[in-house]
Amino acid sequence: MPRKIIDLAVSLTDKVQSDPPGLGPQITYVDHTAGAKEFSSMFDLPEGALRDNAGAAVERCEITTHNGTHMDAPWHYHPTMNGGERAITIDEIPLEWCFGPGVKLDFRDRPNGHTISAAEVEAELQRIGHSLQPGDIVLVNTAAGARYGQPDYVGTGCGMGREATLYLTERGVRVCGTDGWSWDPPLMTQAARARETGDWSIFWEGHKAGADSVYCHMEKLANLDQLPGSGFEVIALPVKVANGSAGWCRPVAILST
Ligand SMILES: N[C@@H](CC(=O)c1ccccc1NC=O)C(=O)O
Repeated sequence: MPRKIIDLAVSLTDKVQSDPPGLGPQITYVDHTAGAKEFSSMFDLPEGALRDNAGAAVERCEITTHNGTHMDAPWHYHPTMNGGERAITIDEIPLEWCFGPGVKLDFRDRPNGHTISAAEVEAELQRIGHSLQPGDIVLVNTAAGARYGQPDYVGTGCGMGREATLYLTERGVRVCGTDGWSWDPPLMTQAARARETGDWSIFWEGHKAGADSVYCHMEKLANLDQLPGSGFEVIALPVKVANGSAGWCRPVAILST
């Protein structure tokens, strides 16, 4: 079957700005020369044992589970989900949730810090002519995607609030994602708004919807602008970090051509 695969992951790198200061990945590249020294001392190798004196190239990474493109588990949002059950961790996510029809919502024109409402999700679904089905994987394209790697990335784009998140989960969506740093609108805007109004229930409200429901979202997705509104499949398998709040993943969209 002729098909096109679109990579929905960013590269894990410490060369661009992808997280707030101090929270980014740090990667030490061990080159073939350093790798040869390691092999020599590990295995007591004689001179000339390694072809071209080149050992193994390896990378040592200092990262959190939330660096790079990753999937968050309900445990990230709250200790409980579904109104009181222990929240599941990333190693407990049913893999059936991670493979399904993709739906792309285009919210690139919404202002930075804007909280997407359920009505906006419904209107966008209508515009793309899609009726949401259980198991759909919903990807939210915000203005952040185009700013990945720039100093303003973390503060750019709109985000999904409680109402919009529950709109998806009530219709059987279990996996969704955004190209923003957070599923919620940029957290500094949420905090500023909460400070102004005194209503702190809005802070991280999209994530906290997971306490009343159950769902996973991916963050720092890439290339969403290349996707149609629907008619493609998504595979997004998270790395199984034991008891983890999240796992890195390499989601792809599969389009038949
Ligand atoms: N983007 C995440 C939050 C996040 O990544 C995070 C939150 C608190 C402390 C560290 C974090 N990320 C570290 O890489 C989110 O809003 O789910």
